[in-house]
Amino acid sequence: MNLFSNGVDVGRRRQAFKAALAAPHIARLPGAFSPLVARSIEEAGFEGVYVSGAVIAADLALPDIGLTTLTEVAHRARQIARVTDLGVLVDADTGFGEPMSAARTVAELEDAGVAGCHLEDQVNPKRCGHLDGKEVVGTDVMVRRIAAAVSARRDPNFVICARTDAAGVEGIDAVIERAKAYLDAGADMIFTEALHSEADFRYFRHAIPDALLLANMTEFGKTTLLSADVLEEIGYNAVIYPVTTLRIAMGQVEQALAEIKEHGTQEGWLDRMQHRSRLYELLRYEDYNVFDQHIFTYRKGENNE
Ligand SMILES: C[C@](O)(C(=O)O)[C@H](CC(=O)O)C(=O)O
Ligand SMILES: [Mg+2]
Repeated sequence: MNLFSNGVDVGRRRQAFKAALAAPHIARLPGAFSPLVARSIEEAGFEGVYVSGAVIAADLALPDIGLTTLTEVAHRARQIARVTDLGVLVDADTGFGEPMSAARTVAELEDAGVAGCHLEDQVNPKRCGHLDGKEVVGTDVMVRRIAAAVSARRDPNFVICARTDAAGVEGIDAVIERAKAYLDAGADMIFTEALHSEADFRYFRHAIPDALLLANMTEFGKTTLLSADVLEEIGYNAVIYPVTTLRIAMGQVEQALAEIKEHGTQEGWLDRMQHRSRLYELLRYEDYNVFDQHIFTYRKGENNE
């Protein structure tokens, strides 16, 4: 029983994650806004965990415009990777600078125990891929970013995914050319950001028949939400739900706060809350008795519940 570290060594987790990407079934990666959420994702039976840059920023009450640092992102990624045996894919934005920084980013994220990261072809400062007015760097610059990232990698199973934000800027055919160049530079997977329709996804898959492809099913953005089954049928290998758990939680937090303010009690919310007993299960609280028999004293039904 590993209470403070992974049960599975990082090399094996990366191997399993890469195998899940290559498997006939699409790998579904919900975003974890905290280590505890990563535990829920694992227990729910998903193939991997995503760590979103937008969520790390939002958690700090910051917009997603490249204000967070490599140190902050690697720290959060490490905290999340430590509590799950699933592979963790991390949003590394633009690599926090130019090619040399992208190389350092990969080294840091490997040390953080994650299974891979994605680097995007936006300029610094970047913005959410689903907003207008994005700018991208030239293909040559992004190729250097990817090549630098690949050169810094020590574990060949660490996945380096190239994200292209160029669809909204240059059109889908230009994106296809970029994807080919990024694959030639050593990228293991392509993240096609902000495609609009199912037809776009099909068109892209058709043009790039062999590479691993990742779809972003973020809400309220430019992309029509497609189910995992549809994406799998199109031939995508992975799908992220990057901000979903945060949006759900914050939606509930805001509604509950308004009600508590109005009625002076949270009583009406009890059956929508995670129960104390479920929280303790997720925390594996009882297992800490291995250190001291008197640590876990909770018994369901003996309290106000
Ligand atoms: C995937 C993403 O890069 C993220 O940081 O989670 C965001 C998600 C979002 O803002 O909805 C993006 O698509 O740019
Ligand atoms: Mg992001």
